[in-house]
Amino acid sequence: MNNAPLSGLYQPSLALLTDLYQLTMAYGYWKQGLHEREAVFHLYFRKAPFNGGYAVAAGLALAVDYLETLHFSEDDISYLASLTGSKGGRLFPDDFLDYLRDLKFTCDVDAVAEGTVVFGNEPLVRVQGPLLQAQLVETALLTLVNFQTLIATKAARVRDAAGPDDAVLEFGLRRAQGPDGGLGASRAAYLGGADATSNVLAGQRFGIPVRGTHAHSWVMTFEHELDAFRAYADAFPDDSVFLVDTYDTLDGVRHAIAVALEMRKTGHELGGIRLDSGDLAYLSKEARKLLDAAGLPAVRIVASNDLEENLITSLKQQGARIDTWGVGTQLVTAYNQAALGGVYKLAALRTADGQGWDFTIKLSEQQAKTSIPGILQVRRYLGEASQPRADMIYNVAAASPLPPAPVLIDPSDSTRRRPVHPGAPYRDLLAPVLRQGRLVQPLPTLAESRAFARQEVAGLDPSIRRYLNPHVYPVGLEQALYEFRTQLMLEKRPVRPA
Ligand SMILES: Nc1ncnc2c1ncn2[C@@H]1O[C@H](COP(=O)(O)OP(=O)(O)OP(=O)(O)O)[C@@H](O)[C@H]1O
Ligand SMILES: O=P(O)(O)OC[C@H]1O[C@H](OP(=O)(O)OP(=O)(O)O)[C@H](O)[C@@H]1O
Ligand SMILES: O=C(O)c1cccnc1
Ligand SMILES: [Mg+2]
Repeated sequence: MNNAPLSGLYQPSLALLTDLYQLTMAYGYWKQGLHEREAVFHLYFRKAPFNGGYAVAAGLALAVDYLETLHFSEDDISYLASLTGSKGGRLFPDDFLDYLRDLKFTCDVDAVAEGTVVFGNEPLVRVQGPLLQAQLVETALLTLVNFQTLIATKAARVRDAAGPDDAVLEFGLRRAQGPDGGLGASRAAYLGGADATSNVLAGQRFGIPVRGTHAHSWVMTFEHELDAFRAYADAFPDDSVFLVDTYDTLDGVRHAIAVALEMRKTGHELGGIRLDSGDLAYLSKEARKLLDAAGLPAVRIVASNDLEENLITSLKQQGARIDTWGVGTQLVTAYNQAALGGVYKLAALRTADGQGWDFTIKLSEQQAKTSIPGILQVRRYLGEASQPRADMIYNVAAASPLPPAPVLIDPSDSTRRRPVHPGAPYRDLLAPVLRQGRLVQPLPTLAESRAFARQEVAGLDPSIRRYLNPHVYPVGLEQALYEFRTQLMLEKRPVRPA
């Protein structure tokens, strides 16, 4: 079930999961006979989320699922036929709807693998193919990749704070932005580094391990806390984690110990206790002492309650003895940054004679927001132990080949230049995913992408991983691309007398 579609949640086809303007443009291109013109779009964000130094790319498998199954059902076509404009006439004529009825996605897609560490301005997905199709998929690709990347990045930060040995459980569904937000967040949180989720539907859909403890209401249902723990142990003799803070936390720990020792007599071991309020550093240290003194060193201490990466870091610094972190609201809602600002921009169009390319640019008042023309690839130069050193964005369709020692230019400050050592090792991040709309090879499983993400984040210098004012990882435009972009900007910008 890995990477199974989100699409089945509401309806079989997601062709209408788009902004109306994609469809009005599609009709316009078709009417002008431009729909088959070959186009190239890139999906990228400009700034890493959470004021962080990096992001973890995610969502590709969901995007591929959407693209491979893209079709307009009869219901979709009837709905589009029912749409009218301001004068009451049909928005889309029948001959265009006949065209849509037969439409299949036949573009080429190159993308960065899920779990890859990425930075601002780097294309995560490149779509090349008929203009109408490549444009049509903008909104769905963005909603899938933006949210998945945002939550996978948050999860990677939480994982980094928890460290390699602690468990991170994602508990967010009740506070997520609706069912689809919850389901998507559980997937991305696992990809970014969570070990398991409490979300059972996500377990079924995506093959994520499901885990959990019990609620305060369980304890409140029984006359005494001891009875509640005994009853839970009776139901799950080998899978019990007791929530100990319903009344008095340290009394709760003592009750958990009493029941754990009873369990031991029948050949079972208590899995853990959970702390969900109060001073988690103090209480976890006291709980650890009590558990250890009772001969229960293997009983784990789970903590929850508005946790996120900074709080986890602080608790660790305070010497908290927590070994499992239950993280909900802050993770699945990306609480401190609601959205990743990924965009999808046209970068090249076939010339009318079909022989060459017209590279396109979107100007902006801020130079940093001006798009990058070309058919782009990202080359990651590696240092010792394959640690990423700098990334270069370059145009694979440039007039001249890359020089043996390229120069990287910071797109927002052209005085910052970095020559690359000739022969420096590198890897190119975008790899073929779809050719003519068909998968070139199976995608990694979700568990494989998760393992890759952990390896990627662990391979980054700590200065780039830190939360406060992280070091800026160098990303530059290859010199010829930088100069070409500047020339296009000059050509397109109107000259106004002072
Ligand atoms: N040692 C600590 N250092 C810093 N923050 C902590 C520490 N222990 C707990 N916190 C955080 O302080 C916040 C408030 O804790 P508090 O116990 O008041 O929670 P609460 O939500 O009011 O709990 P409840 O409503 O269940 O009693 C929570 O976000 C919690 O994660
Ligand atoms: O705090 P989060 O990171 O979102 O983790 C999930 C929270 O959900 C549960 O309780 P809930 O918040 O529903 O009730 P409570 O605050 O009274 O425990 C659980 O006990 C956690 O506190
Ligand atoms: O299993 C748990 O402990 C759990 C699940 C969801 C939210 N809070 C806690
Ligand atoms: Mg709570």
